[in-house]
Amino acid sequence: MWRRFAHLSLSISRTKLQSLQDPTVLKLINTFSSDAGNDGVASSRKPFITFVLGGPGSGKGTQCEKIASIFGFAHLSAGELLREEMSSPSENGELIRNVIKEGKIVPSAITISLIKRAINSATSDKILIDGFPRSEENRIAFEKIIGVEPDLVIFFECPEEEMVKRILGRNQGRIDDNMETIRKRLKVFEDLNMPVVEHYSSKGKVHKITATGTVDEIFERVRQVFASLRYLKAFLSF
Ligand SMILES: Nc1ncnc2c1ncn2[C@@H]1O[C@H](COP(=O)(O)OP(=O)(O)O)[C@@H](O)[C@H]1O
Ligand SMILES: Nc1ccn([C@@H]2O[C@H](COP(=O)(O)OP(=O)(O)O)[C@@H](O)[C@H]2O)c(=O)n1
Ligand SMILES: [Mg+2]
Repeated sequence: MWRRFAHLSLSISRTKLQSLQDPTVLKLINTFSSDAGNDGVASSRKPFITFVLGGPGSGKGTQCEKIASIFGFAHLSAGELLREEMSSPSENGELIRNVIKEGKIVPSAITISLIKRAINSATSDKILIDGFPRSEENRIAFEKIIGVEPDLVIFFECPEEEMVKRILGRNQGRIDDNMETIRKRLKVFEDLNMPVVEHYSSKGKVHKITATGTVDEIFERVRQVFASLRYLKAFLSF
């Protein structure tokens, strides 16, 4: 029934949606419209980029895994990429270890080169970048080097005491999951991460998600954001 309605209205929809001038809608059209024709080659499309932000322990990684499995996104975690680099025989290993231990931000050039490589080898053109950008310097460098802005920003809002409780229970053997480093990370979050959230909020790109409750309750809030995008995709691909 709905498909029939959508079918009838779709001859007009692409131009109408374009006329909305909504950057997310326009990007969805560009990313997904080749489903209905054009070259149809995934690698020639520009990826649809979602930044996933929130304080340490707010649940970014947990929710990204669910988004990736349900909505077919590639999940790139900046922190994971840095930890892998730190544990490999890389020339930057020692520097990364010291910065992470101090809860500070690794120089953008290093993080962005890892992200760029991961984007290039991702098997989906829908990308979640978890835990990046974490400072205005990160953000500006990404936009300059990669040459794009995110299409969407998800921000997990969580009280500090809940974040601390979750990190202390994480048990992944991380060098930064101790009370001394957590305090520093929370300060960096307020001082350096939040200006990035504010920047993208002023551009209307941020979906703020209340990150308290069970994993499933939070995912239900997240699901609604991505379901509306998927709905648009389906709408555009008729
Ligand atoms: N809603 C939740 N309630 C309780 N614990 C959670 C919830 N979401 C995630 N966790 C747990 O909290 C810890 C931090 O979550 P994680 O996804 O790693 O957060 P982040 O990537 O933002 O640091 C993990 O041990 C995770 O299993
Ligand atoms: N963009 C980024 C992301 C992480 N990092 C470093 O990596 C650490 C761990 O990041 P993470 O995203 O895995 O941490 P969580 O927020 O998931 O707990 C941060 O505290 C920073 O020291 C960084 O320097 N720059
Ligand atoms: Mg994480």
